[in-house]
Amino acid sequence: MFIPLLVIVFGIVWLLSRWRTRSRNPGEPPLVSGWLPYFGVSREFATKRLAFLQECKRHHGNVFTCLLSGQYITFITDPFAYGPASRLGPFLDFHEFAGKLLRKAFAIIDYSDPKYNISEHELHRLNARALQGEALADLTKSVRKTLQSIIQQEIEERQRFSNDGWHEEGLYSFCSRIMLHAGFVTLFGHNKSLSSTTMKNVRDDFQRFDDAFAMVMAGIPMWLLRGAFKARVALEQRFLAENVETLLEPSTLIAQRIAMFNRSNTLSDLQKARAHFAVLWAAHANTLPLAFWVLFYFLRNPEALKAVRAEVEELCGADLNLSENRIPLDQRQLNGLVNLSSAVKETMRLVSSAMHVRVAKQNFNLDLGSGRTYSIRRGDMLAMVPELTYMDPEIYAKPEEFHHDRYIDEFGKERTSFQYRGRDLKHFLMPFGSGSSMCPGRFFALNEIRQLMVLLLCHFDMELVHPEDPPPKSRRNIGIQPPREDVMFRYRCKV
Ligand code: HEM
Repeated sequence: MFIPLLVIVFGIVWLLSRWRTRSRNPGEPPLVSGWLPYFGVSREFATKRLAFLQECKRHHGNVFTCLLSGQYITFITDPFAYGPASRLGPFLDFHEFAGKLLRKAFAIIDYSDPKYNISEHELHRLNARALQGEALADLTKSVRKTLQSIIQQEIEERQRFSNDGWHEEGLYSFCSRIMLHAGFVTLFGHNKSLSSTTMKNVRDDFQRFDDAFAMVMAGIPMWLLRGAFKARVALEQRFLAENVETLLEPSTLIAQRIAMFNRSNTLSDLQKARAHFAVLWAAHANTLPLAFWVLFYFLRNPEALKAVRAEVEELCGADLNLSENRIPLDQRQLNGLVNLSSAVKETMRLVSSAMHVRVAKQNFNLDLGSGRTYSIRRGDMLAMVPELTYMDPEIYAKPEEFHHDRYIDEFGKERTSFQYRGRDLKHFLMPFGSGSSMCPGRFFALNEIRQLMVLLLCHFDMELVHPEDPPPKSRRNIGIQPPREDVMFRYRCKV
């Protein structure tokens, strides 16, 4: 009786372990499928992602495939392979992965369906054209003006309410309040309806939605996340044509997207609104936390603050009244702030955790220029994890520390390569993705952040309430992560 029972139990366990797992074929990367059927090594990946991937790399080399919740993902961990991997366009699809995510999170339609008369390719080109080149100069000018006027309002409010001049607030709340307002007005335009109460509601809904984003990515249906779902519905309403099309002076990006959507007879008003909300999210989900972290690391590192203050003061002079024409904070001036630019990059290195994921459109041989090729199966995913590079002490000495000048070379110029294993490494920092799907808003984002820092340094004295506390933990594991809890800081207007 006992032996047949044992055989049955072992049989079930064996069958379960074969279900949705596969064996490694000749030429394929080493397979890490764990012992749990279907889930594979999801638990290890979710709980200690970096340590787990570093361990896999030590055991299996630079390329290996993991089973994660039913999906096979091949990880590419050699930083010299990121260049060749970004050029695998014919074999890989970014949009399938991103499109599925957009449909899950924003309930956006599938643009590749011809009935909508919207070409995904055209939309992609529009994004790049309207956020870069000549359009970038206009956007930079416009966001500078908006930031300046929001900060001016802040100054007036503080002067009205504070006795000793100092005002205490959460740093994330402060940065996100200013940045979301400035970004919203710059991209979508302005009118009297955008009061500070309206902007506060937008920010609260945005935050509720964004907090749930990692769960949506992990496969939890949006309708189960009640708070986030309601927040999305509230935000969609704000982007209906009757609201968004009455805003004055929208950016070229939004004006051209509206024109493109209005060409389609089949796209509903709600669908258009959802697409606008998706842009608001793309433009702020990383930018708000980045603004927080940059300011946080400045306030915690007096040496960095001193160096950046010095170059900002050199640019602005003793007179801190940054009237628009005198100090435009345009591309040339912002690029000249080498300490600030380097500190922003250093912050991104420490806090960015974006994985670059693509789907294999067909079976193909992955050639990463190392002399070895790997067979990849159609439907599998490929992922680059630049975070492994960021935390590699062979590339970045003392990688866990903040060094504001890491990205400045010996001539005081922007550093363009790092040494790794005796060779020049070009792909040492990739917070904006890679290849043709790289973030089209990256130049604008960097300009916005640098302008915000210059304006804050010019207008306020600032300090952390508890500067000796360790950095707060982050809330999620995608992109640039906001802090789990806000950090208190105090600021007062300069006289
Ligand atoms: C610190 C700020 C930002 C970071 C770190 C960031 C990062 C990214 C990343 C990683 C992607 C996906 C690229 C890939 O996987 O290859 C992306 C896509 C995108 N980003 Fe950003 N982004 C930032 C700011 C912005 C801003 C300010 C805008 C717009 C004003 C923007 C607009 C977009 C759009 C439209 C896409 C989708 C591109 C497409 O598929 O056509 N981003 N971003």
